[in-house]
Amino acid sequence: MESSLEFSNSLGSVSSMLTRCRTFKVLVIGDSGVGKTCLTHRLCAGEFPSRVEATIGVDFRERQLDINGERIKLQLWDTAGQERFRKSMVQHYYRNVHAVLFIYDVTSPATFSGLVSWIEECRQNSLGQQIPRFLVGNKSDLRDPSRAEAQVSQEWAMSFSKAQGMMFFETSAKNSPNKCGKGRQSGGEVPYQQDKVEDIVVAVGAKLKRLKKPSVASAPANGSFKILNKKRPEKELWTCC
Ligand SMILES: Nc1nc2c(ncn2[C@@H]2O[C@H](COP(=O)(O)OP(=O)(O)OP(=O)(O)O)[C@@H](O)[C@H]2O)c(=O)[nH]1
Repeated sequence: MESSLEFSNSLGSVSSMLTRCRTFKVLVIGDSGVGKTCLTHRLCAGEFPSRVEATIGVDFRERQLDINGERIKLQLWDTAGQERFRKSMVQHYYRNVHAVLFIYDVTSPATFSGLVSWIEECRQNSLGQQIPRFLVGNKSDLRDPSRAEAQVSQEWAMSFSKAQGMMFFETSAKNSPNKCGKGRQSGGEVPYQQDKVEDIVVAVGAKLKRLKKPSVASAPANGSFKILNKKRPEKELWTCC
């Protein structure tokens, strides 16, 4: 017969299995003003923020997900797009990253061209194609068919994401788009991809869930960033959900 001590031990391990979950660090990068803060806010809080200011350093937001019966936690690092607000932070951004979201603004081709330097910065910090990477065109609610040539076409974005081995989404942090609608692009009516913000979070979660051994950066759930002087060994981290 099981002793009361054994019984309580097994109860303890069952309950800890139920409450612990894997945490994944997801870096969100892109030019200033593309909507990184709004998107991460929408991903985590489910709403478009009424007021936003330029991010200084980094903001953290968390989102828990249930993927096929496993509870995981995404720790989104909303990084500053402005060089002056990020330069002292860059090495911290890139430590122990599990996935990267590259964001551009579909109404601003300059932010799409800017992706090349974000990819290069990732490469310089040893984040290449071995890490799951996602390309997200934001502000799809501002697409204007009469100004198609002044916007980033989905054909460009799709072929770019394919060449870079990224999964592609186009969405709006502001207005939830109709999935896979038909729209007018480049003068003609063509089907184009419109994703809900929730589709992105589910795709990221599903991809990360398949990773065998996540390691995680130390960061608070929400709030400010502390710069650590001591180098700490990287370790696997399970946290309580
Ligand atoms: N219409 C529309 N506006 C958006 C959307 N996402 C963000 N915005 C607006 O774009 C502006 C910039 O948004 P932020 O989220 O602060 O951009 P950011 O990329 O975090 O900027 P930095 O912090 O400077 O790097 C704000 O005025 C937002 O209201 C969107 O999907 N649609």
